[in-house]
Amino acid sequence: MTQDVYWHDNYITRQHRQERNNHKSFVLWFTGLSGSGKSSLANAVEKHLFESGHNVIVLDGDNVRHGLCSDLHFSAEDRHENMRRVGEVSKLFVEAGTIVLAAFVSPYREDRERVRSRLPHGDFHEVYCKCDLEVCEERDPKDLYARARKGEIENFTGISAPYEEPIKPDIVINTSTLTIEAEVNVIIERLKAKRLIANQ
Ligand SMILES: Nc1ncnc2c1ncn2[C@@H]1O[C@H](COP(=O)(O)OS(=O)(=O)O)[C@@H](OP(=O)(O)O)[C@H]1O
Ligand SMILES: Nc1ncnc2c1ncn2[C@@H]1O[C@H](COP(=O)(O)OP(=O)(O)O)[C@@H](O)[C@H]1O
Repeated sequence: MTQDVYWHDNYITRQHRQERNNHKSFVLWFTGLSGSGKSSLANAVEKHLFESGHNVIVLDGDNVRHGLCSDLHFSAEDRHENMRRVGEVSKLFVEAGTIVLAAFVSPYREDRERVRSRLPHGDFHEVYCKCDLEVCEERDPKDLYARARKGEIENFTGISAPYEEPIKPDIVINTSTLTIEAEVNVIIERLKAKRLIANQ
């Protein structure tokens, strides 16, 4: 409820923070099936950006669900709420001048678009980690697909819950054909081309 609650404008703005950091802040939103490589890729991009002097943070579904979203499960309703909270947290980090790498299955287009719409125009960039279900299932790093197939996990994305592919993602990474290093390069080059990071 925002009734009876008033917005305060602060003297120090995002602009001040970006100027001091010497780079822009924005959100790269990694979406894809479990096992498609979101976390591995977001972590590798974070390392690259951090080492080149950027303020950057990864928000990862598995980790956020241990704290901020520990009350949520995997029904469509809980996933909507997960996206809403993470979208708001991403917005705060962007306001603080930090580059956010959000790695969430985020299976519903509408939820991803809602996050985009809550951020200032041009701040949300969808990265589709495109990987066939068969490959994700073959990787199965956490044994989740095997358990979902046995019926031990309900509402499992790709098996018993939907994944809605992005229609016009900002960046597509084929994580079953590239190496992680090559994927990082593609992303960094795209960020430079979009003038989100400097062409160093
Ligand atoms: N039912 C079901 N469906 C999908 N994923 C499941 C499920 N149960 C547990 N897990 C584990 O939770 C991670 C996904 O959490 P997210 O917060 O990214 O999911 S969502 O965006 O709210 O859909 C996901 O992490 P990743 O494998 O990194 O994608 C899984 O480890
Ligand atoms: N090119 C690649 N890109 C990303 N992950 C890869 C790639 N090749 C193999 N993998 C492996 O696939 C698995 C993906 O797991 P993870 O990064 O946790 O995905 P997600 O976060 O989407 O569940 C990891 O074990 C990773 O080492």
